[in-house]
Amino acid sequence: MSDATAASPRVLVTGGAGYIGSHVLHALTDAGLPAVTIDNLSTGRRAAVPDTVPLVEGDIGSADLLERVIREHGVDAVMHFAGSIVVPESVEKPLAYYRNNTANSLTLLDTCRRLGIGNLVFSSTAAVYGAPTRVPIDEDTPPAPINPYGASKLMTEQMLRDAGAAHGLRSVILRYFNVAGADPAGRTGQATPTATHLIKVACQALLGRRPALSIFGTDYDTPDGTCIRDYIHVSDLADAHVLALLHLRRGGESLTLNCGYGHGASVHEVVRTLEEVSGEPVPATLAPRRPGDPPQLVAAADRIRERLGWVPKRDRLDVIVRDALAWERSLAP
Ligand SMILES: NC(=O)c1ccc[n+]([C@@H]2O[C@H](COP(=O)([O-])OP(=O)(O)OC[C@H]3O[C@@H](n4cnc5c(N)ncnc54)[C@H](O)[C@@H]3O)[C@@H](O)[C@H]2O)c1
Ligand SMILES: O=c1ccn([C@@H]2O[C@H](COP(=O)(O)OP(=O)(O)O[C@H]3O[C@H](CO)[C@H](O)[C@H](O)[C@H]3O)[C@@H](O)[C@H]2O)c(=O)[nH]1
Repeated sequence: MSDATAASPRVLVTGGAGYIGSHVLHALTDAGLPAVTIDNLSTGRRAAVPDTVPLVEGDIGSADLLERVIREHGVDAVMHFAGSIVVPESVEKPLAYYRNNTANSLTLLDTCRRLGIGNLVFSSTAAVYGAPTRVPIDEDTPPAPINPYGASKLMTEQMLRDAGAAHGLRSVILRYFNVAGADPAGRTGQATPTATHLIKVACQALLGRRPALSIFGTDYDTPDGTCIRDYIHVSDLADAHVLALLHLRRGGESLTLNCGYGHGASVHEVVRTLEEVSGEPVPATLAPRRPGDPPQLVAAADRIRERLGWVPKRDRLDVIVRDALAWERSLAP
């Protein structure tokens, strides 16, 4: 018997074995919403996928695979996480990023159009805003990406808007700010050992799994000289995805929404918070600025609360770093 005969439609989650996708699979499962995932395991891990969710190992660049999974599993909606995410790598290999993030998204959208799938939640990024001069950044700020990663995601946003107008494909585009932390129940977390994100790297340094954290730039025009970011707990972000899916299934209109808390923390504040939470020092060295880092990225975060009724539960830096550290400790060194 195929899953298509099951009572409730399934959501296809691309990239569900990755960091954010796996948290969303757990949130969907917790909410009793059936899902299936396609992942090529290029950076994802099989163990991150909940046991109850079928994992189809394969590449979303294959229209045949997408069509087979959508038909066999009775899919009515898609959440699209699969992609390449490392900004400096996107500068070195731009065409690989346009292929995996833009061309493969085109294949996915076209498959949705052909099969009449009308609901899509898309993982976009604050990187579409580039280096804005004013914070907080609202969704009407003209996008101006400064690297191929941001540009590759913005192109998918544009395809979604055009496909929405022409083919009735409704979408919720979620522009994530700085995603961090881990599932409070310890079921999944950021598991890529070479990840470059601040909180992950700081936890690794604290546990002796990296020699030290480099603090990139202490001469920015910010109160303590280090960059400011809007860190959002990955489980709050996962909840926003569930709400976005329910919005689309109710027939709600297409939306573009920032995902952040609306306030920022500096690199020094993050390090200090981790030291307070752990009671241990973070080995850190002061380093030059990392090219391409805007001094401040903070979301204007009202729209997502108004439009989806999202109420974050973990809007505290100490909770974010506590959960990130607990996850890091659980990983084999
Ligand atoms: N992590 C962040 O801070 C952040 C911020 C903004 C936006 N995003 C977006 O969120 C999404 C998920 O990011 P993440 O941090 O979970 O990254 P991740 O690398 O952990 O997850 C990506 C997943 O997609 C899979 N994948 C990649 N290309 C694929 C393909 N062609 N076919 C099938 N599977 C493929 C990988 O194996 C992995 O499991 C990405 O689209 C990313 O651009 C992430
Ligand atoms: O080892 C490190 C890593 C980071 N930082 C600093 O910490 C801040 C945050 O850096 P991250 O690498 O954690 O995150 P970014 O702000 O560079 O970018 C992330 O958030 C963006 C949106 O805000 C995009 O979504 C992007 O994909 C995602 O990687 C930056 O000031 C960075 O210079 C350090 O000092 N040392």
